[in-house]
Amino acid sequence: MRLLFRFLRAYPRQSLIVLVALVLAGLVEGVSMTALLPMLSSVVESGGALEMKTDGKAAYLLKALEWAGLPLTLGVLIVVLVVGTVLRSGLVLVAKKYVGYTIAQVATDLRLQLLDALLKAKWNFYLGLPLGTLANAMSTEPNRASMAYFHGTNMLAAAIQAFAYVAVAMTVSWTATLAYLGGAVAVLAILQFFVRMAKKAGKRQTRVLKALLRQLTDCLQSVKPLKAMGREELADRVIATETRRLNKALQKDVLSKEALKAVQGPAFLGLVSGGFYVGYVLWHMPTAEVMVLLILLSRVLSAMGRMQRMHQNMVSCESAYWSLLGTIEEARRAVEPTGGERRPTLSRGIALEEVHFAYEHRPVLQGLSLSIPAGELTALIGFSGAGKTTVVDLVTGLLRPQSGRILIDGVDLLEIDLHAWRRLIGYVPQENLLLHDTILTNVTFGDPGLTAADAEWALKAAGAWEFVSRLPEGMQTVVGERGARLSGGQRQRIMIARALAHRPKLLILDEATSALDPETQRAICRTLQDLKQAYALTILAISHQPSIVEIADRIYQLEKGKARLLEAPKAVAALG
Ligand SMILES: Nc1ncnc2c1ncn2[C@@H]1O[C@H](COP(=O)(O)OP(=O)(O)OP(=O)(O)O)[C@@H](O)[C@H]1O
Repeated sequence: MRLLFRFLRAYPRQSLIVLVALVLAGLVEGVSMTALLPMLSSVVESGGALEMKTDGKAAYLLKALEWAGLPLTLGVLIVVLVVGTVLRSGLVLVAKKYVGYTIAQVATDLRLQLLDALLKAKWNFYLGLPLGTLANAMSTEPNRASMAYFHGTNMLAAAIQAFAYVAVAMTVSWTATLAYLGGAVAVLAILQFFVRMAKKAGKRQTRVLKALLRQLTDCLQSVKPLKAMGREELADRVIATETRRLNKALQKDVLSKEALKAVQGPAFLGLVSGGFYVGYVLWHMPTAEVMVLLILLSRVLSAMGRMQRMHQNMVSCESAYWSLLGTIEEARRAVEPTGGERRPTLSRGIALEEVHFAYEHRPVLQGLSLSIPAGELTALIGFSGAGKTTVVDLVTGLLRPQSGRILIDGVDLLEIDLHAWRRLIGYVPQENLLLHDTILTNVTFGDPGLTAADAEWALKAAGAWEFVSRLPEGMQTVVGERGARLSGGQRQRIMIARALAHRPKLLILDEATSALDPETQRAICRTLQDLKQAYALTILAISHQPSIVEIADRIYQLEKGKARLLEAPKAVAALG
């Protein structure tokens, strides 16, 4: 119910239209149904003489017809019944149309909210969140959550309809209606067991789907080593286990729904028969009244039954909504500060002063100081795990030091507009992060501000143009999943081209040439020197390659959380 109120608050206009249309449909149906009693009375009680008594029970309609100057004939009542039914169907259609639009809107809004929260979240947030959880939050959860809205509004529709029928039935016999309602509520209360069962199965589905997508993305990312080492069955085992769990949850979900439907039928039939017996045999009610009451009350039951089934469908989907909302809120709590207002420049250089940084109380940098002069190439070397990538993440503002300062042209990074600072950076990460798209899109990242000529320039600068121009489709070649159709060195050169395409002021290379042969490395180094001179490019390179270290203007070795300035020969010697 909390979910339904949330939806009604989030989509007030659409929900109001839906509710008004449904209430009107209920009213129209109720009014048209009152035509039944005089019809039946005239046939049953007057022996087919078609007498309409305006003083009988539920005779408001007849009075209204009389007032409107219409003849009280069977034909008019049939027309009222037919027009009422058609009008009701039209109104229900209007309501359903808005429900349909709103379902699509709910799913779209949830996806956009998630995307917005994710893109604004701190880097640290991503480190703790499995990719599969995000994939699930983006794909399956919004659909299930929006279906909860669909079932919720259908539940309301059924409730309104039930209410309209009850109101009409009350005008025929309020005692019989109340007695009957009591029986119906008792039956529904017993059947709530199946609703709880569906809720549990829905929660389980949400949990298992999350785990399944997490396992699936992990396994797909490692499919090559798994296949190469003949260990596919390991992935198969993990994913198959989750799939079986999902299967069980789905079985329970379907079972609870079918069981509810199956039990509702006979239970309601029992109520209707019992009602007939009590009304006709025990209470000696007139035949026409009993018949109309039975028609009305069986409609009440059918609406109440639908209401319970819709409630069941809603609760089976609702856990997806809460899970998705949890992810959105978690991402919002991890929002990245946008930094200060100052526009960044890079004419003098970057300095790290007495920087301390720890990952969850595990110190990595302990009073590190270093400077990266503008227009120069600064190399960072050090053993694996010394903290080189951490330094880069601090410079890009992805991480913040626990103490110490990062200065850009003497201004604290905290005072600088972080987004504008990052727009000045070209970054080549350690991991292979190519998109399953063309080389052109991989270089421009789909940025409409970059042209094919920019991409060609960047590919040439990265030493990639030679192999790209020889490909039959050139820059339009699709590189495959994470660039699987290219060699490791070719992938690295495309990533370097991507980092250069928007002509950054600071180029960061994190082991960016490790997969290249010495000749290509030297070619890239020559390009870096040219770029440095031609565009006053500042370069920060993490490298174990002597070729980069040889051309570096400054080399720092990271050790025990601190940076030590080295002479070039010493640095080359340190690399072994
Ligand atoms: N997100 C993280 N959470 C916890 N610890 C981390 C995290 N990232 C890195 N570390 C730890 O911090 C230390 C420094 O990591 P970092 O990646 O900066 O080292 P590195 O010098 O770049 O290593 P490599 O040369 O192997 O890439 C390592 O001990 C690593 O285990």
